[in-house]
Amino acid sequence: MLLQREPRLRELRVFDLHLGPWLEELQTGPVQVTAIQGDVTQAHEVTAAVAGAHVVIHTAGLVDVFGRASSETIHEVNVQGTQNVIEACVQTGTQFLVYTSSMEVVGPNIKGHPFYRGNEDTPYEAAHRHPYPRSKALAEQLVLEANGRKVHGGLPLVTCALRPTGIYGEGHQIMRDIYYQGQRLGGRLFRAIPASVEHGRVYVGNVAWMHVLVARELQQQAALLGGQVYFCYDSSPYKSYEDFNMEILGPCGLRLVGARPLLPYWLLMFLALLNALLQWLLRPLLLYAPLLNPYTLAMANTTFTVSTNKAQRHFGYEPLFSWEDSRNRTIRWVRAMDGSAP
Ligand SMILES: NC(=O)c1ccc[n+]([C@@H]2O[C@H](COP(=O)([O-])OP(=O)(O)OC[C@H]3O[C@@H](n4cnc5c(N)ncnc54)[C@H](O)[C@@H]3O)[C@@H](O)[C@H]2O)c1
Ligand SMILES: C[C@@H](CO)CCC[C@@H](C)[C@H]1CC[C@H]2[C@@H]3[C@H](O)C=C4C[C@@H](O)CC[C@]4(C)[C@H]3CC[C@]12C
Repeated sequence: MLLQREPRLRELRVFDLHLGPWLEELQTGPVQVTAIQGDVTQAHEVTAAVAGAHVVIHTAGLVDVFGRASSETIHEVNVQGTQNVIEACVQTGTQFLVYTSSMEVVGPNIKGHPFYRGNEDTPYEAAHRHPYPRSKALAEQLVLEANGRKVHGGLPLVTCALRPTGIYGEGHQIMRDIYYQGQRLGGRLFRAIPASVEHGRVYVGNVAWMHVLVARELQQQAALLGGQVYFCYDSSPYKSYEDFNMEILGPCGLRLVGARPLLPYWLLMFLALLNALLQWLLRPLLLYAPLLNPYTLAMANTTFTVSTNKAQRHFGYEPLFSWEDSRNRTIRWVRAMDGSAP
C-alpha cells in the first residue's frame, strides 16, 4: 500500500521475525525496499532498523487467542517490543509513530457487555483477563503516553494508534482454517453463534490504507492527530462472525447449517472448557490449540461493532475498497486455495 499510494516514499524498510518470499516482488520497483529479519524484543535490532527512518508503522505483534504462546511471550513481544520501538524512535530522532492496536483494547470485556455500533468516545468498561487484549491495551497506552516526548534532536514524538476490528481478506489464516474445516465436513459448517450477535469486521486493504493516510497526515497535523486513537472501519456489513464468514465462504461452496445454533450455549462452553483442559494436559507432549476455547467462544458470542467517522474527520479517510471489492478479492483468494486442503 505504501509503495502504491505514497508518492513521497523513498525507502521502505520491512522489519519482521519472518520474512516471506512476497517481499522479493516488492524489491523490483524504483523505491528501495529493505528487508530486515529481526525481533522486536531485541532493542538493539529495533534501533538499528529505525535509525534514519522518518516514520515508523509498528504493526508487528503476537496475535494469539488460542493458547499457542505463553502469556510471558505475548507480553514480551507486544508490550516490551512496543517499548523498544518507542525508545528506538526517541534515540534515533524518528518523529512519527503509528501503532496497530486492536478493538480488543476496548472489548469485548470479561463481563461480555455488548459494544453496539460504538465510537472512540463510547463509554465501556474495558476489563481484560486474557494476555492478548491485556498486552495490546498496555502497548497502546505506552504509545499514547509517548506522544510529545522529545526525540534525539529535540523535536516532539508524534504518535497515534489504530484499532482494527476483526480483519479479513487475502491471507486470513482463521478464514483459511474454517474453509478447510468446512471442506472436511462435506461442504458444511454448523452454526454455533446466534445470528443476532454482531461482530465488527474490516478489510485488510482498508486497514493498510488507513495506516498510510494517518502516517502521512501525522506529519501535517501533529496537534490534531498526536495521541489519538482511531477505530479502523469500512463498509463491511454488521453480521455475526459466522454469517460474515459465509459472505465469503458461501460463494466458495460452503453452506452454514442451522438458522439457530445447533448446540446450546452451555454445551459449547463445556466443550470449550474441555479443550482448555486438554490443552493443559497435553502441553508437555504436544500443542493442542483448537479454534474453540472459553475466550474465543466469549468473543464470538459478544456483540462488538463500531460506527464512527473520526478517521474521516481527522485525516480524510475514506475506504479505498468497497464492500463488494473487499468481498470479491477475499473470495478470489479462498478459491485459489481450492484443492490445497491439508
Ligand atoms: N488479525 C486481526 O483481526 C487483527 C485485528 C486487530 C488488530 N490486529 C493487530 O494487527 C497486527 C498484525 O496482525 P496480523 O493479524 O496481521 O498478524 P500476523 O501474525 O499475520 O502478523 C504479525 C507479524 O508480526 C511479526 N512478528 C511477530 N513477532 C515478532 C517479533 N518478535 N519481532 C518481529 N516481528 C514479529 C510476525 O512475523 C508477523 O509477520 C498485530 O499488531 C495485531 O495485534 C490484528
Ligand atoms: C465458536 C466458533 C464457532 O464457529 C467460532 C470461533 C470464532 C473465533 C475463533 C473468532 C471470533 C472473533 C475472533 C476475533 C475477533 O475478530 C477480533 C480479534 C482482534 C484481533 O486483534 C486479533 C484477532 C481476534 C482476537 C479474532 C480471533 C478469532 C476470533 C476469536
